[in-house]
Amino acid sequence: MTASRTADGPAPHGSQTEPGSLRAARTWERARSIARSCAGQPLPAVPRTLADALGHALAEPLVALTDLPPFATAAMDGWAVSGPGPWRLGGAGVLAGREPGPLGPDSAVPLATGAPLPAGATAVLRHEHGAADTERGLLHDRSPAPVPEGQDIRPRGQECRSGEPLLPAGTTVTERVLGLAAAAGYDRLTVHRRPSVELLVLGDELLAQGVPRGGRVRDALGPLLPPWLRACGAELISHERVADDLAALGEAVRRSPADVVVTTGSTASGPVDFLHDTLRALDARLLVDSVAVRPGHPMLLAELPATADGRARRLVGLPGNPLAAVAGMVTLAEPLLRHLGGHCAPEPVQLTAGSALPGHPRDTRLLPVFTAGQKVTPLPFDGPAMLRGLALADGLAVVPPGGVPAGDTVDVVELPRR
Ligand SMILES: Nc1nc2c(c(=O)[nH]1)N[C@H]1C(S)=C(S)[C@@H](COP(=O)(O)OP(=O)(O)OC[C@H]3O[C@@H](n4cnc5c(N)ncnc54)[C@H](O)[C@@H]3O)O[C@H]1N2
Ligand code: MOO
Repeated sequence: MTASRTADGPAPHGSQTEPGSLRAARTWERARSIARSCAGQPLPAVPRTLADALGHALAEPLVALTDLPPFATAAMDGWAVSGPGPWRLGGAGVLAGREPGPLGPDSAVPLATGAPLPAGATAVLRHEHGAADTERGLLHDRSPAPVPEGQDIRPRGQECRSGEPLLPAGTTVTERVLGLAAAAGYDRLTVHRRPSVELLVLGDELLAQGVPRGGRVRDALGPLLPPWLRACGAELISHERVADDLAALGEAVRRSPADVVVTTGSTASGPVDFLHDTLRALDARLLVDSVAVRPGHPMLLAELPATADGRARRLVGLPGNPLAAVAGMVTLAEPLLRHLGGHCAPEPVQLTAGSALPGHPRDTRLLPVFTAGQKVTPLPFDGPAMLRGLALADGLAVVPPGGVPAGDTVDVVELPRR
């Protein structure tokens, strides 16, 4: 069935109409580009503590608030020495976190890795390379070669200078970014608000536990999608099962406060596929109503009426077949969510087909592949209702109509990793 309003009328170049359907399919590339551009500007910038910033995108470049290291430090446990040696041994050692006094000429003082270097020190003699003569109060150099000036000293500003840009805006805040931000002096980061997402899983045939029975199957998307949505930078505010019922679906979508409602199932034209009817009843605007991609062609993207306070809302309809739903994730949900959250969008990487990659005669095909070096190999069990190939895959090859011969390059969308 068709929904009442589409964003722009006739089928665009390169698209086709499904047999038995009046929908104008978008090309895969065009569908991704609409998903990105319909987001408009990323969500507003907000301050967050480091712990709360994880998974957001930086709204401003990360600029060093200090030199790193902030002062010259010892790179090894041993002695700070002044001159070529032997040295007069000083008394109290320098620990990391302490401010040392100056070191006189031809003197040495014990110090720990990370300790600030005393003024006047010319090098660090490693513990294993020094012989302390405590009776005479002398330190001798037993290094394999004479210790050059600057040996095992980390100079101030070796990694960066205060004010130097370290990471661009749009960088996803990972645990590694948190470490760098803390080292560079940050207590809070300015990040984009994360898009809120409500996940509505449709299908009365779905079981929440146990083995399939009585004509019913397990809900595979309920466990699969939430971590994936979070990996796209979303804040999952609700995850619900909704009955195959027009009124129930309409009510769930209408009252959702989420920036993006993600539904699974009900995109096609079965007796209880109510998504298009629901969108029509809500006067939603269809931006993408099926895509020339296999699996997943009934996927859709719609603009819902805004919230009472004027916030835009979108809906991504993922098909029910699990691999088709994954295709909808990478085609529509991921570009939309990443753009709303202000994340730099990862583009497909170009790799080489290790063997022939079978294609669809007219549509793009998303094929689960395994990567070894620069080569990708297709995985078996790649049907729309199957997850066995996907579970082993590290990417989805974007196979153009007709397929890709062995040895040719192919775009690959990388899958989230743990
Ligand atoms: N006459 C036509 N029929 C269908 C077409 C078509 O063009 N014409 N397209 C087919 C394609 S392609 C797909 S994909 C599906 C999409 O169907 P829906 O989005 O309406 O999804 P459902 O009918 O609800 O379910 C389809 C299939 O997937 C199973 N399913 C649903 N949700 C889950 C879940 N969370 N976990 C595991 N499995 C799930 C469901 O039981 C069905 O087997 O339509 C085709 N039909
Ligand atoms: O989108 Mo469907 O059968 O291609 O899964």
